[in-house]
Amino acid sequence: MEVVGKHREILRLRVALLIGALLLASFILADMALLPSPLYEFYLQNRLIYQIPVIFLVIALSFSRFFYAARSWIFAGLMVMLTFANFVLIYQSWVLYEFAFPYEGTILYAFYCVFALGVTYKLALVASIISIAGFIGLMVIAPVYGDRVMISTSFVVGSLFICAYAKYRLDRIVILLKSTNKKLNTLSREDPLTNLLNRRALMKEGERLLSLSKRQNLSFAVFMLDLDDFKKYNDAFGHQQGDDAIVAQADVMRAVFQRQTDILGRYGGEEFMVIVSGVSARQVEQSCQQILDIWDKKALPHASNASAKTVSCSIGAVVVTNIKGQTLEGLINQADNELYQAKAAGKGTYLLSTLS
Ligand SMILES: Nc1nc2c(ncn2[C@@H]2O[C@H](COP(=O)(O)OP(=O)(O)OP(=O)(O)O)[C@@H](O)[C@H]2O)c(=O)[nH]1
Repeated sequence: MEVVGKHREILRLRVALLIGALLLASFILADMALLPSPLYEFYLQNRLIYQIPVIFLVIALSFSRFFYAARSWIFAGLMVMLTFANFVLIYQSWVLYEFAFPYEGTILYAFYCVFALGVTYKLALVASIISIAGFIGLMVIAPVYGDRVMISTSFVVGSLFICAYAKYRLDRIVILLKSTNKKLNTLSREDPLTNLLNRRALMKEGERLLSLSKRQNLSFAVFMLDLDDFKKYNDAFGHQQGDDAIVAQADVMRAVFQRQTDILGRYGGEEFMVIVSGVSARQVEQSCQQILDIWDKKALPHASNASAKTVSCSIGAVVVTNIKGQTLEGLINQADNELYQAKAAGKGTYLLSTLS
């Protein structure tokens, strides 16, 4: 997750923790109306000295560096602590006054920690099992709910397992959504045949590199590449083999332009584009020559009526040293113009225009 998203999530968790503390405080009013007065003191101690401060302790922990990575463990721990604090309330209410303090808080705490705070399903399951074991132990040592003990226990066990299972389903859906989102993002940016950027992504990344280069005062170059007599190649060898030649062109480009910042894309049909920054006219020429040399080395037989015996491409390039005032569109037009001239000059060659 990016840094901004991480900070936003921590902020959201702090708000959820504060809401939890406020809810606990509001329970005090409701519980006091229900509790016999001799139980007030230990009840208030439990809520005010233990349960609410534990939540504030977690809020304090949220300012530490390890909090984000460990948050699921911390919230699972919080769930167990709050649940057991409630067991103590139930136990003491029974022992001191034979008062059957409600057990529903056990379920509410689990749902709060698992869904509002986001304990992962594995830890939710572990925390649920610990809470269930605690509840069963409590029912053994203090038969608080009399002949309703079985139904109460079943209710707690069922609810906590449903809570863990629902979290499992939710986590799976989120994982599926994330991977689908990633695939969709790739699909929307890449050309499926060559795995190069598609035209839209190419333009977007190109604009980004242009503004970065303007800020850093770097030189900038655009290459337009077009397979020669490709219609004839398709007609002679079929569309499938034509596709293979398009993939081969992409591989040639990948072999020549290997810097992380180089932007390689399929502009459309058999036309490709490369955008780079921080290169000299000499380097641009070398790259063009390298592309032509690799095609020569491949010696892929062309159609008999093509202008060359083997498949190659024509390249039009533009390199600009002072890019202030230049637009990507203008540079593409310039490179396209050079490409047109290279085609007219006999194909299988490159033409470069240098702007300063
Ligand atoms: N196999 C295949 N062919 C494609 C694809 N996209 C475009 N083409 C073909 O590329 C050919 C381009 O033909 P033209 O624009 O006439 O260019 P050309 O034959 O290369 O001629 P010059 O550019 O002058 O060298 C067309 O026949 C298109 O059908 C593709 O994805 N796969």
